[in-house]
Amino acid sequence: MKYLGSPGFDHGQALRIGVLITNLGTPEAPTRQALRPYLKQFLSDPRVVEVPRLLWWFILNVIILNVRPARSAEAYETVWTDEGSPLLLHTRDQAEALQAELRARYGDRVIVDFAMRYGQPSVASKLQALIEAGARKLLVLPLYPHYSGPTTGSTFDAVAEDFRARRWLPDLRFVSCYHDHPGYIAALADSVRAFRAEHGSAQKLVFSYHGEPLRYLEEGDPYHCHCHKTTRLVAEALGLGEDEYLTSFQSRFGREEWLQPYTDETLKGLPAAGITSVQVICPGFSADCLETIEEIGEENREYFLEAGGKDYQYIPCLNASEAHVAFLADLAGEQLCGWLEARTDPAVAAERAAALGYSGAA
Ligand SMILES: C=CC1=C(C)c2cc3[nH]c(cc4nc(cc5[nH]c(cc1n2)c(C)c5CCC(=O)O)C(CCC(=O)O)=C4C)c(C)c3C=C
Ligand SMILES: [Fe+2]
Ligand SMILES: [Fe+2]
Repeated sequence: MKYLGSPGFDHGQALRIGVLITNLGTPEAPTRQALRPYLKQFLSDPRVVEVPRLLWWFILNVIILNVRPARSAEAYETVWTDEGSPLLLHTRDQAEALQAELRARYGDRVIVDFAMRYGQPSVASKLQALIEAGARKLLVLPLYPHYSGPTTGSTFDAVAEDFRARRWLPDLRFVSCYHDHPGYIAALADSVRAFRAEHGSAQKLVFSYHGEPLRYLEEGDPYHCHCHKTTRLVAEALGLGEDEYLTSFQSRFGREEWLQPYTDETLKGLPAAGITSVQVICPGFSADCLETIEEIGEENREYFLEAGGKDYQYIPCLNASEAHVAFLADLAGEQLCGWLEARTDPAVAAERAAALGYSGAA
């Protein structure tokens, strides 16, 4: 094994703190050709699909990758913007805004960038860039509020895989979840209040989270529990009664049972139970993407209206809003604690170094 060195390192280089925010990833274009490699990388990850490898290799390569890319491309086409994928653009905006916020709070020592777990820009390429820029301390902040193996766990795998090949590892901190962080709950509750101040209220607030196979919950994944806790805390913050909100799970994939109740079936059933106005919020997504814009904003709207619903509104994700970025800066700040304060004044450091008879920054 030949480990990757640090050829550009120089002993006078300022030591910096890198903050890498990450999200899931997105194809390069809304086309079948671009969807194929993206879905192949994504769905080959054993954290995402926990099925015996040989069997899954066959199902993925012989069936899914021949059918799904065209279908997914059509869906992506409906959300694609002139500048590209909404998820990518929001994540880039979040990184830029977080960089500005952290610079205002802590100065130039903290450098922020973003990466995608699948597709581009890759985790490995951005780790390399941060390390080359002098980051010897690294905070990885996956923008998944709720821990799950397929998302947060898999992001850690990507970092670990990169580290396995490196000779000199930086200090590492990794945020595994923030589903019950008071700042995150307040940002969500405020976004509902602001939306309702502008558009009025609804009979039900539907908290719709991306699903995962029920099996993962049974085998110890805390995701389901984290989602319910977010719902409960936001409902409490808003003072909602038990009959004014519900939790459901969307984006099923494959044939096995996923977390229930399913968002689409729930919305189809509400009008018959006398609920004809809903507002849907997706707190598991920190940025609007295919699964929120198309699946919740369009597809599920149709289901609800076709079933007799009258009023359907989607409350956008926190995206790069001021409140979200301020919360992310607080969250990062909590993690950076000790790294920032511990920095010794350069004049004091030089004095101590001289007293000990050495010089140099590294
Ligand atoms: C195959 C199983 C899947 C699991 C488990 C899963 C979990 C999971 N995913 C997210 C967040 C996102 N998923 C997105 C898209 C997406 N997800 C799956 C499959 C699983 N997700 C597929 C096949 C796709 C691709 C889209 C499609 O073909 O329908 C996205 C959107 C990406 C975008 O570019 O907009 C996000 C975000 C979470 C939080 C999660 C947790 C359990
Ligand atoms: Fe997903
Ligand atoms: Fe979907």
